[in-house]
Amino acid sequence: MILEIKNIRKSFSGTEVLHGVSFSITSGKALGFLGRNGAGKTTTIRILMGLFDANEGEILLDGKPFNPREHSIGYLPEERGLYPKQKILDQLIYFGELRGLSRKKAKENTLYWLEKLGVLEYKDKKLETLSKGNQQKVQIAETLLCDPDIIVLDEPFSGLDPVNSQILKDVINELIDKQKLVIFSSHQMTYVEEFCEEISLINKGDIVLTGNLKSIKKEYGANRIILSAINLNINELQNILFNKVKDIKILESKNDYLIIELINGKTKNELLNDLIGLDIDIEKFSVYEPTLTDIFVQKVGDK
Ligand SMILES: Nc1ncnc2c1ncn2[C@@H]1O[C@H](COP(=O)(O)OP(=O)(O)OP(=O)(O)O)[C@@H](O)[C@H]1O
Repeated sequence: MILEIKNIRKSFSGTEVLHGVSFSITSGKALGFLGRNGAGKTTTIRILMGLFDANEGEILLDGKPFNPREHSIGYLPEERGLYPKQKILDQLIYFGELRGLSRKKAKENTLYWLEKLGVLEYKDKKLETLSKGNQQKVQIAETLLCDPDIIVLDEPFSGLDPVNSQILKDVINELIDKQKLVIFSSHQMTYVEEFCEEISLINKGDIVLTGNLKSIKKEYGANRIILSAINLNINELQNILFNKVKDIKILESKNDYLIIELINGKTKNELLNDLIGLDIDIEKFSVYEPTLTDIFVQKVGDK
């Protein structure tokens, strides 16, 4: 399946907050939907879920107009929506039935997910009596209850400790392996890097970067080199480069290496020749791979 969001525009009281948002998601490849606070992620997701109407644009599933009511979608919203005073098992069965499962199947699926997420022991408790993280896991169970093909997760890791985060990571990876279409919105870049093959970055209502994460990282790191020497400490290396090597810019000096940018068309081999000519005993010489946080800050940080 391929879900295409095409040229979506949305205004609230005459102020446009989405200015023609377009990106696509394919089953079996999770998409990380990223952006600063107020960039337009939730609004885009709500339009996708049919909770808001767009002023312009269209959403297509495999080339046909997408109607969220005709599909099984698991949506974990930013604001959690279960009943605090109801017993967990009862309300999840209720939600399962509401979405078309038989009572038997709804109970079976509820028990499966509560067990998988490690909260089965609380099934007869009221939701409000659980800790924040355990309430979060119940909400995730509710999201996955009907075996949805399209899964939209807004900050699913919030409130989870490292052990529970690992359980959820395994669950998400299983969903991806099962060819589900997964949209993952989060400010926690390390999670995005772990399982999103694709990303879309939205800034002030415009998509400013979208595509395959590996290719984006390559592109961002293309002219940057990590360098260290055996016979020189970082300060000595930095001084020699500054005084003797042309067409490079020292971007950052870390504890044990430098990050250098090649400028004016200088190639890696030319730099390597310079280093050999200067009798620098190279320890590290590799293409710099930026983290997603580096890319995010460069692209949408305050300049
Ligand atoms: N119902 C609404 N009425 C008026 N303005 C709204 C409404 N919902 C969102 N907005 C505005 O639209 C813009 C985008 O908000 P949105 O909630 O989509 O951002 P977001 O990227 O999800 O942010 P965050 O990361 O903080 O959750 C903001 O300027 C917000 O104030």
